[in-house]
Amino acid sequence: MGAIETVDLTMTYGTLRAVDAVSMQVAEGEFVGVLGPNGAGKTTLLEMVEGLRRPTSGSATVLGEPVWPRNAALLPRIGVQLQASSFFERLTAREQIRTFAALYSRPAREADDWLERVGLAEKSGTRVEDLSGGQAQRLSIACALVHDPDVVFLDEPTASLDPQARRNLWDLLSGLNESGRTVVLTTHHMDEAEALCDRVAIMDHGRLLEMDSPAALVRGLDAPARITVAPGQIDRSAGRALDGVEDAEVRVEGTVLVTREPARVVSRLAELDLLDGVQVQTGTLEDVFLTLTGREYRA
Ligand SMILES: Nc1ncnc2c1ncn2[C@@H]1O[C@H](COP(=O)(O)OP(=O)(O)OP(=O)(O)O)[C@@H](O)[C@H]1O
Repeated sequence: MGAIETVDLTMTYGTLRAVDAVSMQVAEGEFVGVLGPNGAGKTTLLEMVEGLRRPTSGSATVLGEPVWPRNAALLPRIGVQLQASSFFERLTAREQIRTFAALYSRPAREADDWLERVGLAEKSGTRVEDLSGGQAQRLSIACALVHDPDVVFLDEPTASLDPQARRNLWDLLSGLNESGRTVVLTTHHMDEAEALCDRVAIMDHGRLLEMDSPAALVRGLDAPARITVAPGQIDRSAGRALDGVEDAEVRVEGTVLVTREPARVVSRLAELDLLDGVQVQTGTLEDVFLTLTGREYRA
């Protein structure tokens, strides 16, 4: 049984197709990222899959159960990151998460462990409205996880986190996934999707354009690699004359050689004793987005 399946899932607002006939399958234990620019439809898609919004048409199942009409049997099995604005007012961080734990008959000790895991132990006595944006975000994630759900949905979980907290959350989510949980997150950040996800769903204007592993998406591009040789080592014409090089350009960071045969060019550079400081850059998910949409990706 799959963790998630959607068939032609659609949400329209007037003439706007916010989510346009999205069909996808997510296997149990997968880590999936939904990636796309502002307004692509990521949140709306997730909210329909979570059973929070009624689709205009199409259907979704989670763990084999239809999500709409709202399915109470699913609630203990899924974790949904709250918007910080939906906290219980005037509670401290500890009271907040203990309340969530109690709703699912989980002991207070587990709630306190979760505060520790998201780095909020020392803020446990602070009222939720006095937490910083990043702290509130981490608390909302802990509240989504405290009942140990099988499928976890997170909407831009790292949006207001500093780099260290972002890394910590990556580790936490990877750990959850390694222990068998299915994780679905939305993100604007290509690097985040590349680092964490088994597969990435690329959305734009409500449509699901592609869904595959980051490596397969990049491989499918047929984009050339860029090999940068340290400055002053080789000029443009000598670079262009190398076997396998399609183009060369001198930049501040060095001479950039464009090639579809990076292995051949690197071995030629080795023969010329020019390997010191060489950097090889293959395609990225940004190139995939550009190829799919004809537009540069702007997070
Ligand atoms: N309740 C609503 N009424 C009308 N339009 C809406 C509503 N909710 C969302 N939209 C529109 O649907 C589109 C998709 O919005 P959505 O929030 O799903 O995008 P997103 O990819 O999550 O964007 P972001 O990255 O900015 O969060 C947007 O054009 C948005 O303005």
